[in-house]
Amino acid sequence: MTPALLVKDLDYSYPDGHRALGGIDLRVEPGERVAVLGPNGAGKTTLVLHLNGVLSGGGGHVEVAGLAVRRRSLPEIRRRVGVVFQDPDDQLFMPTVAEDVAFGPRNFGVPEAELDQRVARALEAVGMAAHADRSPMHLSFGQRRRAALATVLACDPEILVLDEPSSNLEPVARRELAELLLSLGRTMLMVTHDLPFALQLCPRSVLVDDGVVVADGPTRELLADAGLLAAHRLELPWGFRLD
Ligand SMILES: Nc1ncnc2c1ncn2[C@@H]1O[C@H](COP(=O)(O)OP(=O)(O)OP(=O)(O)O)[C@@H](O)[C@H]1O
Repeated sequence: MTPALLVKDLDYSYPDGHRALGGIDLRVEPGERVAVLGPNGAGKTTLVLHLNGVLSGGGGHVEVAGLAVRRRSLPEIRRRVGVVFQDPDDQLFMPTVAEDVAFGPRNFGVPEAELDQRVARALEAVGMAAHADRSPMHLSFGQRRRAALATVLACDPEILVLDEPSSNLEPVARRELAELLLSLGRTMLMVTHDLPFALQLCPRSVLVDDGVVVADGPTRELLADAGLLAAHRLELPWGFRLD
């Protein structure tokens, strides 16, 4: 079966010479939901930015749905993989939320007659329908995160990549987000520091530290390994029980 995501020996140093990835290997099958765990500075965001070609030029190989991530394949890659960035302000730049959500599907050629419905559905899904005509600049951070997710959902990508989707969300919004993501039935790769969220959503986790994969397996098994968590500065919330 063609993997949804294939990363082979990915190596990347930023222009200042800092080596962020030192040979990452990762294979995600269609339909899998995989969490990427790891301490601050481990290289998780750097990895994510390679999956839709925002970063490139290092060593190794990245494929999305069998298609190598290269400059000429980027339009097709970005149609297939939707990335929700850590900072929603990287994703919101139009005068209103609705225009931001319409931007992606319009670019991908969705007919105007279908656009309003797509936008409404995406905003409804993230609980932001009431804010459609507001300026993204006037939204709270948690609202901007939800609007940014709507911009990606509206494009209906077959693979979703989310960088810390649950951060800064109130508990109800976090639960609703978990329910929404589970209901989508998409292949998902999710960077998160929220270990209970990873456990709830992702049967499999990959632990990245210092630019390499140090563990890969069932989320429950990784989280039950106290020594592994401690060695990589990960910690379950106080009082959280795995059973
Ligand atoms: N633009 C940049 N220029 C130079 N170094 C960078 C740049 N962006 C990130 N880095 C470095 O690359 C390494 C990996 O960063 P990255 O953002 O991928 O980590 P992360 O695992 O996503 O961390 P966090 O959990 O804090 O978001 C870090 O040491 C970071 O300091």
